[in-house]
Amino acid sequence: MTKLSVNINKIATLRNARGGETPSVTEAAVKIQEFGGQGITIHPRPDERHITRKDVYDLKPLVTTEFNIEGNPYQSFIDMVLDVKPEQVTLVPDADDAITSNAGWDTKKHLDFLTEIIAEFKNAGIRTSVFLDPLPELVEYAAKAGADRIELYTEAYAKNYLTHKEQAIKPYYDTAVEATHFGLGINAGHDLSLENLKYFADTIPNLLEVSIGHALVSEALYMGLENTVQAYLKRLAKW
Ligand SMILES: CC(=O)[C@@H](O)[C@H](O)COP(=O)(O)O
Ligand SMILES: NCC(=O)COP(=O)(O)O
Repeated sequence: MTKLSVNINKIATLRNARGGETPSVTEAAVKIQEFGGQGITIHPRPDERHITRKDVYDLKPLVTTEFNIEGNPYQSFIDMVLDVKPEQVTLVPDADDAITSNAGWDTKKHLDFLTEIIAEFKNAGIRTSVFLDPLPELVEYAAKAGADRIELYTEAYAKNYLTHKEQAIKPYYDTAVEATHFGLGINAGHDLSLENLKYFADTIPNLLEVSIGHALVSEALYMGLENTVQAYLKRLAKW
């Protein structure tokens, strides 16, 4: 079964546009879980452009499914995650000035760094996932670093899905096979949508979790949040 973790960054983007509490990030998390969401993902960035430090702490007691915190492991991020103790942390090597996440880790180059940081999270009982481009040769080093899972960075798949989906998914399939070989769990995310999710989930073996935010919140403008979450769950259902 592939779990749906809903990324609520964009709810915070909308809230921050007016500086108040509407829409409420915590209420959205509670509702999403009532509607069937199996996890809540957030990506607190250093500039707090959407999710703030306060949101992270406010959300912790309200996330009764799986709490997944993504981010670049700066010391302040590491300290916060160790304090909050979510079920999962996803390490993402994003530049501060990037508009969104735009690359996975070079796990070979950053092996020592990742090994040290992953050990800290694992000692605290936090499952650790490493954001990865679909490059099978990097999987071995994610495993060497001690990661529990990889998160496949699906932007390229999403971009090419409409024109040549078989070609677009091939490197993801190959990377997933390699991850299974090394005993790593597989997550995926970035630009997954109602349109492109089913083919991805049906094709990638052992896909444990997808985290989806931008498209889901955009689709919810027309369909409503409950219908949208339900529609995603249907795309992930195997029957
Ligand atoms: C890690 C990742 O893939 C991202 O999709 C991220 O969580 C989205 O971040 P923004 O909402 O800041 O674009
Ligand atoms: N890890 C990916 C994620 O949380 C959501 O990415 P997106 O759907 O907002 O592109």
